[in-house]
Amino acid sequence: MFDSGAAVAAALEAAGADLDDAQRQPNGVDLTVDAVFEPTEPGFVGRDEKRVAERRELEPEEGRYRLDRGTYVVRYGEPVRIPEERIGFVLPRSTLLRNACTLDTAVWDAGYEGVGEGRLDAGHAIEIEPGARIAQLVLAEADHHGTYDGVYQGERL
Ligand SMILES: O=c1ccn([C@H]2C[C@H](O)[C@@H](COP(=O)(O)OP(=O)(O)OP(=O)(O)O)O2)c(=O)[nH]1
Repeated sequence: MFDSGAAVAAALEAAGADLDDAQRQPNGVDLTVDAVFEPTEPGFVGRDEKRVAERRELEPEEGRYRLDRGTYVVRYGEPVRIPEERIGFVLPRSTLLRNACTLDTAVWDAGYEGVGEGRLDAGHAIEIEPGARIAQLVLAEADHHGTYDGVYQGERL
């Protein structure tokens, strides 16, 4: 069972998100883009350790990120808190797909709180305004064992 958009909005507002009406969707809440990055070196995923690669933040040109075809990291504009007994999924806004672009996202764990990031895959050049809605967060009821307690807990709050 998935929560209503109003319930997702309440969870985000409890985490401090300042939502406008356009972000409130029937089944979830749209997330905006706050920053776009390009990794500048290899990252590391090991058996016990991991490291996020250094990256360069892209500057908007005349009010738009002008992205060539390629892969980028985006930081969302809203703080997110995943309530207990829930799991979060972030899906790309369909307009991205209709423009041959997408977001790749992972599981948002129960108990996670922070401003998250995702992978923006531009299959074709695209222009995106800072603050534009690019994704939608939905919350589903879920059993879980413990809550998120990893290194990203509380990130950028
Ligand atoms: O696309 C996503 C998916 C999740 N998250 C947030 C919420 C999630 O709870 C947290 C950690 O995600 P995950 O557990 O997939 O990351 P990990 O690389 O396995 O980190 P850890 O070892 O801390 O679990 O990052 C994002 O920012 N972006």
